[in-house]
Amino acid sequence: MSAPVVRVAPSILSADLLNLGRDLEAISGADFIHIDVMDGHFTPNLTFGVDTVKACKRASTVPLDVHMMVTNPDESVSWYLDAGADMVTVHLEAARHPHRIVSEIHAAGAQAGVVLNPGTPACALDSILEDVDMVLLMSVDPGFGGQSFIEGTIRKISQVRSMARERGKDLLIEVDGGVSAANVERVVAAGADVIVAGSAVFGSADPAREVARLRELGTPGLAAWNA
Ligand SMILES: O=C(CO)[C@@H](O)[C@H](O)COP(=O)(O)O
Ligand SMILES: [Co+2]
Repeated sequence: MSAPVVRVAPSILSADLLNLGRDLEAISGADFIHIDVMDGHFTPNLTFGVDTVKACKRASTVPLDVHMMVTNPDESVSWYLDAGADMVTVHLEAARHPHRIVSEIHAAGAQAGVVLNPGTPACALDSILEDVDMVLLMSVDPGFGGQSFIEGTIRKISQVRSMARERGKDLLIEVDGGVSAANVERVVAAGADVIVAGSAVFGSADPAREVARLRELGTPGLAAWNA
């Protein structure tokens, strides 16, 4: 069996939208394409919708990780499943019926995750942890790329990894916001195994190399909890 490696999910929020095809090609070695769907209500910003997800599906074979930052995702999750999302994550702060959404995602053959904002405690996961494939922990308040990593996230990552361990749950923990070469090893050592990186990847002169570098720098951190 090959050793586990950190999965890297570049966020196209920081891509060059006028050259999105070129940027998707540059990250063809990534593990996921992270697509930040924002509705201007749940977040102060308005970004991508279903058509962007469809366009990414046509342009790339990398699995699509759709991060829904929308009010009432219950109403719109099916659009993203139809558009080709491979992983869909919804905020617990926004979902009316999170278990129902997770079931809908699974019924469509996709993977399901729930997201916590920095201000939402890990215990909010108590009744849904067993039902999801991934927990996404925001390490910035959602809305924009290029923000600074909130340090308290490190403790929350460890808490969620412990919760999963105690329950014997095989869980992906993804961390989103302000992750870069400077902190990726610490983030992973705390218990994460998927990292989102927007500005770190697309702000670099060589996005393909940056994906590989983040994976390389983060992977040693897996040993801390993934024995
Ligand atoms: O969901 C979000 C922001 O709300 C993120 O996915 C950002 O796009 C991450 O950008 P960086 O902090 O890595 O620049
Ligand atoms: Co995101």
